[in-house]
Amino acid sequence: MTIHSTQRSDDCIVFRDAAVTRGGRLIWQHGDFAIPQGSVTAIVGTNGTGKTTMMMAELGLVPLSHGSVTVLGKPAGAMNRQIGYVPQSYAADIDANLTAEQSVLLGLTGTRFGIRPVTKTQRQEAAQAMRFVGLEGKERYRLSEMSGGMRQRVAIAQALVCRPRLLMLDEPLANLDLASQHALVHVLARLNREYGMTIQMVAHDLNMLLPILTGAVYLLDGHPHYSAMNEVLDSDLLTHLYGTRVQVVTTPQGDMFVTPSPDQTGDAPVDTHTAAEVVAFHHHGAEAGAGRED
Ligand SMILES: Nc1ncnc2c1ncn2[C@@H]1O[C@H](COP(=O)(O)OP(=O)(O)OP(=O)(O)O)[C@@H](O)[C@H]1O
Repeated sequence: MTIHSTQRSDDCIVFRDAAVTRGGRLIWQHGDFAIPQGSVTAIVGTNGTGKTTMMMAELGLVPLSHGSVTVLGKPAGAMNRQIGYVPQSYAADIDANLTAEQSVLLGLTGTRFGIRPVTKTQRQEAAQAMRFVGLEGKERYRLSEMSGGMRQRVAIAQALVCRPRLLMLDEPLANLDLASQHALVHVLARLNREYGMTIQMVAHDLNMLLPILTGAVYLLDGHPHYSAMNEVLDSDLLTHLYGTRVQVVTTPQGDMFVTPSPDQTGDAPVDTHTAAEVVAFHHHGAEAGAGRED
């Protein structure tokens, strides 16, 4: 007897033969996978393959043309109050005159034009979220006075303030310097480890995230696939995925990273970091306890 695949209680995001069409064009189809609760996954794929569209579909903001997407046990969109979302263009879209605290409070009040006064409890929750991302004492800074890395932390604190079970981030490492990337990965590692938060992010650069990733959704040939990390870290798969020859290198410490093949270094780089930077990061990440082993 055939038993149709059912959702397990420890699944967070479940795609069943899902497809999306935008502007009359099929973006991807046959999405059929389940991402477990407590996982840290990257959505990877070349430009325009539909990574942001996938998050939009999970939030119920883009309709499916086929199949279903279930998030936290309910149809996409129904559980959005338990999802923290950090969009790619957060810094560009938000009013730069807002203070960091006002921005974070938006995660609770929804709109800065709302007439509801902010309660003491809400301020305390905002303070706690800001402390978690290392913005203590910066409450009154205006976004216009903050660096890109600090604004990114404000965006994450805003997403965290409603205590989500699932945190979704669209290219959180883009435009951050190495130290800011490292700090952000550390925050994500703590959220996952200390609160069991499921995390999903769109990412072009896998290397900084490798210490915390448990799996990846990769958009390839018009289909989204999900695999555990050890299966994703395959040179042939990644070469196909990135459209340029890459190799997976293992350091003497056992850390892995993805790099262009030596004979392809003239191609568009897969990663903007040098191998030395990545190795140093991984070493440091392991010392900081950001790895998955513990
Ligand atoms: N509102 C829209 N209406 C119609 N088509 C759209 C819309 N938004 C995006 N698209 C198209 O959907 C496709 C996937 O876009 P999406 O932004 O999801 O890709 P992506 O993988 O996130 O890209 P990138 O890596 O460049 O951020 C693209 O071809 C894009 O042109």
